[in-house]
Amino acid sequence: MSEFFDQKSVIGNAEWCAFPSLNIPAIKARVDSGAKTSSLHAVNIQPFQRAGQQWVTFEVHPIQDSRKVVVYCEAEVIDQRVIKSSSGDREKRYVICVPLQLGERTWDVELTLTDRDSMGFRMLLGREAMNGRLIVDPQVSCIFGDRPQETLAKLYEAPEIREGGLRIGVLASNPDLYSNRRIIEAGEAMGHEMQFLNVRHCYMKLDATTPEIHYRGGRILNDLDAVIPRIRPSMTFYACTLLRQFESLGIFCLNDSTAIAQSRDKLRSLQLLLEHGLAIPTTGFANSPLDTTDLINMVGGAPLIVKLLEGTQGKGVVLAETKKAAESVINAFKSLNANILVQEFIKEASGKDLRCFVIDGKVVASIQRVAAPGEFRANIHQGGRAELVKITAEEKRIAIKAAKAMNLKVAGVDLIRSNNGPLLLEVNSSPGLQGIETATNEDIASMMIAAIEKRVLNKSRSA
Ligand SMILES: Nc1ncnc2c1ncn2[C@@H]1O[C@H](COP(=O)(O)OP(=O)(O)OP(=O)(O)O)[C@@H](O)[C@H]1O
Ligand SMILES: [Mg+2]
Ligand SMILES: [Mg+2]
Repeated sequence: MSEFFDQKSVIGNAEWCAFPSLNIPAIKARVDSGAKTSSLHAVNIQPFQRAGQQWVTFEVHPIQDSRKVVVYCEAEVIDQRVIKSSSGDREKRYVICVPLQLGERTWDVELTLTDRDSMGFRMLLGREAMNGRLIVDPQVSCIFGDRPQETLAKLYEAPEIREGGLRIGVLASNPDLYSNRRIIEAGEAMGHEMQFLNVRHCYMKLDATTPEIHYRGGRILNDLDAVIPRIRPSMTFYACTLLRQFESLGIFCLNDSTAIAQSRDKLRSLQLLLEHGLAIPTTGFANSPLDTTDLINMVGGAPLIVKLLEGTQGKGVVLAETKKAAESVINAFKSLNANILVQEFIKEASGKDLRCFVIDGKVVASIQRVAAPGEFRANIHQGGRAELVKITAEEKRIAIKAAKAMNLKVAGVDLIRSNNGPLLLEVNSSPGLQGIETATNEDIASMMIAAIEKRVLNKSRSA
């Protein structure tokens, strides 16, 4: 017998292996000398280039029948091969070469990457990896030691807080927008993995046992730790459906679907604010032009404000100075089947409003927006400018209460100062960062990330 043969070890039909370079301390392999190549269970396999070489990132659920523990891996691709699986299907797979540790011994093995979720074992040890080293005794298993549940739990401790921070998705439409750039920048600076997720590129699988969210190209997004929704009004319906799916997967959303949907319905919002004892300018809403005259009287006559329910950035807000003008504007909108509300004009606000940025029940920054000369709308998009302002304790209290009434963890609360005290105009669920960060020099993006850390990290600690 050759010396080489003497050194062969006996292994059972299943053994616990480790892949130090992939940060996998324990994975149970089915030993199968009938298979040529070894394979590793991997999902979300994404190719990328590094220094001119082909690499892949992929995720491994090392524990059988569980997706709770996720190990994020990357490795250089040494080949791509068409592999015939045990079920006879042909599949093109990436091949990597990494050190395998079994007992005291470590040697390089080739592994093909494939989704083995439906298989019992997360890994298959084939004959190529065993050649000259191992002999199989099919009657036994775990000759190199077992890994009881407690050992595994220790080895994969606190999987939610993985190295490299949390995995946070920014669900939005435009990656170049100041707010989205800042949120991603802040998250990365705080050590998290930030992913920009275009709302339109997400799609979902509704299923009782394996609900999923996919991203264009097939990547599965189920393992995010948190999602920051930054939803433009035109995408509300679709984005809220996506958010509900994230929520049902237990993923924390910094503003949930219900709160966002509710905040997008201006009348519902105003009703809710009133229910919580918050003051708003007197507002009227009617279906038919036949009621226009009384509607105008209801809010105290002209001058009055007419608002398109679907308007944003001040675009759908009109000041009607006289009763005649009010009638024609209201009836013109109505004839276009536009939904409008009519509102008492708060003249003494003199083109100014307050924007209070609320995170987790605290006003973290506030600015005063001042309309351009001759304009009553303070929106920055209408030429308004942002300036520093000291808000009163009452204004602060109202802003916090409004965010709470709307059940928003992040909110931009707009107020105007009237002769009868502060009045609420609206509560925004994806408030912009540019105007307020620039004017106040506050790092609001980081505060949003901190709010996620607080929730998600605390949750996993207590779990
Ligand atoms: N009742 C009012 N009286 C005086 N000024 C008002 C009144 N309502 C609105 N304004 C002015 O018009 C601006 C725009 O109004 P509002 O915030 O209601 O609409 P919007 O900004 O278009 O809506 P959204 O923010 O939902 O996109 C306010 O910031 C405020 O300066
Ligand atoms: Mg507004
Ligand atoms: Mg708004």
